[in-house]
Amino acid sequence: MEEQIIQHLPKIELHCHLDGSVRPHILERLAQEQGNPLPYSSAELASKLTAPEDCESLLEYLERFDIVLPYLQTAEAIELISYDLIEQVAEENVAYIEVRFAPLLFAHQGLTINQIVEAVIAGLKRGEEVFGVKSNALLCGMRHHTNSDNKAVVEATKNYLNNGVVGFDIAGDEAQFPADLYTDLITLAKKYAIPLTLHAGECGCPQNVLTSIKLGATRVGHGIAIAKDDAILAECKERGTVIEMCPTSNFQTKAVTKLEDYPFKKFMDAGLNICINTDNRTVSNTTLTKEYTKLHKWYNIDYRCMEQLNHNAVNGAFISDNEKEQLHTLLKTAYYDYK
Ligand SMILES: O=c1[nH]cnc2c1ncn2[C@H]1C[C@H](O)[C@@H](CO)O1
Ligand SMILES: [Zn+2]
Repeated sequence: MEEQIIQHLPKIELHCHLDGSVRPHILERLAQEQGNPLPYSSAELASKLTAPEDCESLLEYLERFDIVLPYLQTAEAIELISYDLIEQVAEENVAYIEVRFAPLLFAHQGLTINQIVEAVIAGLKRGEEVFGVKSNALLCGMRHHTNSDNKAVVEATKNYLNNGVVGFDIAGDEAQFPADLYTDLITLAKKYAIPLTLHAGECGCPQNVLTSIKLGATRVGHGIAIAKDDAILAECKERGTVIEMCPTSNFQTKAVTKLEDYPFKKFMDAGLNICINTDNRTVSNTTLTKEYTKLHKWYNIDYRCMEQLNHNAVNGAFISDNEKEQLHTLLKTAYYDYK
């Protein structure tokens, strides 16, 4: 199996953070345009933006975002990184991507949530026009933000729903802030019929997954911890919950430490609807091609399995049945020759 073929085959991505996917040369361009020099040389920058091999926890992983966020406080910068993300994914034939970001992390210099959301949508649209990649945005509340700030993000999701934004997520440090703190917030999102994908089960706690799906999440970011709770795993299977796995990130954040503990096979064999994602292309120094190549090396997965993982992603995507049908057909046609 060749990496080149994996790169060429169409892929779907549901879990990719915009601010974790800013390429070093784009950040350098922003620093220069904004007259705010980076504290690192070009040679150092890529490694500073990437979570270290010996990263100890999700919290340490999240510190990488501190470097980039000061440069993402203008509409121009936000439009540019959104466009550039589409350019990146076009290079590996991603056919559809849901791009997530926390608007309030881009609001430190006075941009409103609406200006931020519109800048992302404009960049994604320009990307679609140039590269033909379809996309939608997901808005993230942050665990360490106040309830009223996070409510404002839910309101924005409602206002832009099906106009470039298709769902809501909660990101940040799950170890310190468990899912049940957000019951009211998630209930509000449900009241507005907002599709939910929530980070849960990344920090060893399967209960956060159960809380999230009971509150109405149809997708879960990472979900690794359900490997150690058969009842919650069975509940996810019963409900058809889509589990957005992010292999490289899962090792960096110490969601798992040993390959034999990584639950990819367990989840596949249990019949869970898993899909494969990058999480953060720059912070995890990865692409979807690299993630699938890793899975092939670790588990010897074949193209048929890769196709299935992509169909699972389509099934979980927050798009219409008609759009899903088109993506399923695209996958079937493209993978046909590789079975
Ligand atoms: O894997 C993750 N878990 C929890 N939070 C995350 C992860 N990757 C990125 N984030 C946070 C940091 C970003 O600033 C924020 C919004 O994209 O989401
Ligand atoms: Zn994530």
